[in-house]
Amino acid sequence: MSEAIDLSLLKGTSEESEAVSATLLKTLKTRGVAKVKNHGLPEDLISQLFDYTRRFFDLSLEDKMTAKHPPQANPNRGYSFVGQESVGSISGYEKGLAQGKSVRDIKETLDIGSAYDDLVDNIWIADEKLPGFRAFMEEFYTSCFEVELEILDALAKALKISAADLRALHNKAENEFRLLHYPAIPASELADGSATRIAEHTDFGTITMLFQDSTGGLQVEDQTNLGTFHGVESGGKSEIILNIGDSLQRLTNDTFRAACHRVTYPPTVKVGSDEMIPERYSIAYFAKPNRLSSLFPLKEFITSATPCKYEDITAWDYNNLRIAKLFS
Ligand SMILES: O=C(O)CCC(=O)C(=O)O
Ligand SMILES: [Fe+2]
Repeated sequence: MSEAIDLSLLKGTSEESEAVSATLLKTLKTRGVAKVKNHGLPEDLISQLFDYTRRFFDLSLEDKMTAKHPPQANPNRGYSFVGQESVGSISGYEKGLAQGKSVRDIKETLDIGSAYDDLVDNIWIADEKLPGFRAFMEEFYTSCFEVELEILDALAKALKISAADLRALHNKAENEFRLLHYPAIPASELADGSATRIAEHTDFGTITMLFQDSTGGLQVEDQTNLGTFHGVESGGKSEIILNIGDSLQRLTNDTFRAACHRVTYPPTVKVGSDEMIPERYSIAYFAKPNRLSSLFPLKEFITSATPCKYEDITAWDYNNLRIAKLFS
């Protein structure tokens, strides 16, 4: 995996900004993910993010269930216990495969949205169970939104499309933010392939900003050699891992492909051994276009050589189409 890209260069000279935007675009297109550093979120804030995440999942199941995710997909908010959601049901979706394999995910999650969302409310545990948790997460969400906009500007620059238009498509911050905990399990639980940590999938939004601890196990499909997955090692908690989601694939008429990724054995544990796989924490911020905006490919990407590949659909309808399968 290549070096982390220094996003502070976006604020440098116009040559520096252009060069770093082009590198970001190329890395995402070829590797499927790009690691970025100096993105504006301080390291101690990210340490606090992991600390709150760990403390949330350390609560008793009973306490976590006071903020439980509904049994159906919508609203996609609240705590999902191990086994509630399996991403395997949507594996292969973006490749046009009829249905995914039935692989169980061994993970627990908390889904959060914008504190200012006028359609969907967040589902929180009572503040006294984990004082400061809600306020921290609400604020962190806003900080991620600021970074998201900078990244969108960089992508617009490299794609030679209007940054103002791309921002306008995302200005409502109707995004999703997910805390994930993969409990420690014996490797034997993954041995027959019927369970994994998170099954192969693409994300649905525009771009995902992922924070991972140092456990390892995240793998992404090589965009220049489909079918081959590479490990995405941690370069420290403060690095953000970026990947493209389905919505940007649609908007760019496949100029960008959403990269398939999954989490499985970390490199330290031998496949099929009877070792324990250590627990793992990660946090994903899924930047999404405004719900009512169209995912019809942008005009710049429809040419006689690249005819339009997608039907018109709103971001909200598309999102619901995808998440409906997760909880079924
Ligand atoms: O845990 C990870 O590193 C990846 C999580 C992920 O891909 C997701 O929640 O969509
Ligand atoms: Fe994902």
